[in-house]
Amino acid sequence: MKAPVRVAVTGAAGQIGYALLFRIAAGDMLGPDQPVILHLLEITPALPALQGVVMELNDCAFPTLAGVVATDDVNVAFKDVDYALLVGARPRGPGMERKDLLEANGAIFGPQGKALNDHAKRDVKVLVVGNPANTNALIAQQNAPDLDPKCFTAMVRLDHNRALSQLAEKTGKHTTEIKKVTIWGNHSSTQYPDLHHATVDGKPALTLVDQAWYENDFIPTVQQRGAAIIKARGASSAASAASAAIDHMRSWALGTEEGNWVSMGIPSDGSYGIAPGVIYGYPVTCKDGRYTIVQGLEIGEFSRGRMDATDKELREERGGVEHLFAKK
Ligand SMILES: NC(=O)c1ccc[n+]([C@@H]2O[C@H](COP(=O)([O-])OP(=O)(O)OC[C@H]3O[C@@H](n4cnc5c(N)ncnc54)[C@H](O)[C@@H]3O)[C@@H](O)[C@H]2O)c1
Ligand SMILES: O=C(O)C[C@H](O)C(=O)O
Repeated sequence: MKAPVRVAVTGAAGQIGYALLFRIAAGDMLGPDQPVILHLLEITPALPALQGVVMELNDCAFPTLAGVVATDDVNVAFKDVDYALLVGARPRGPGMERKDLLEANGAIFGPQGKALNDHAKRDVKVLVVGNPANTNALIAQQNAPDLDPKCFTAMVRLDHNRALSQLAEKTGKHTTEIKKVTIWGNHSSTQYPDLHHATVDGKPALTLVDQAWYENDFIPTVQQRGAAIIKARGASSAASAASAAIDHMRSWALGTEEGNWVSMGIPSDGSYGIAPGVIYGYPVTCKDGRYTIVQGLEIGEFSRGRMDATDKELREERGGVEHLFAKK
């Protein structure tokens, strides 16, 4: 067994929290040889419910759970953490877009960014799940001037996994036979799920499906999947969101497989003509705890328009929250 690492999860008594904590504690995120100390943050009224979750965590007697800190103090929650999963935020209801949450949720991420800045490990890996995830990640990052901006990422892995699942169903193959799918841009209905570089069982995906299905069925289904789940369940996705969060962190920490990539919302460095600074979904490979944007992909006209549209939405969201950034 390695020395324990500290993993913070905010919104720990919420529905994603309940699907997430037990899997992190069981070693699904960082491996069966990596003990974790969980740091669980909640708002004060949710502390009794959180205590119940802590009792259940302890009752699992996980070999990889080395301790639990449960608190409503953000400075305690982020003290010395190696990983931070920022989940705590209000979910949208039927008929809402995720950016409608910016007002309510944006205020959470400034103080959390500052607390990470003041207390977390200098190489902390931060994943923002709370919506609108990309712009909340930007707010947190802009309140953490002493941390590397690349520490802050947002989750588009759920969209990536949804794309794998749709394409697997259509082609009659397993998701494990699908490589090089990309989610470009925002975790919103403007995201662009791109199959131009994807392969299924070694064959180019777009030679196996027709263009009309790709354009009129696949893309809107992936873009609208969150809303479809809210309609069906009466609550937003939780177990699949938790699973994607685990996938995102595991890829980042332990690396991506040879010959494949994953999608992560990361600070744009201007690659592929995207506005520098926005937290944009890119295809990335990961090694030694670092992510690298896949370069040199050919971008046709079809993709260009869609990549620019989601970039524009992110720039507009940024314009609306700049007052929440720390003064330089
Ligand atoms: N990025 C994605 O792919 C994705 C997927 C699913 C859900 N989400 C988002 O994740 C967020 C959480 O969803 P959920 O279903 O778990 O919601 P939930 O309402 O069940 O749980 C949220 C929890 O966060 C807590 N919380 C609120 N403010 C907090 C704060 N300042 N600090 C700590 N905790 C706080 C609440 O008390 C609650 O327990 C929502 O914004 C939802 O839209 C994102
Ligand atoms: O769609 C939502 O509001 C929840 C989440 O972002 C999702 O994609 O399932």
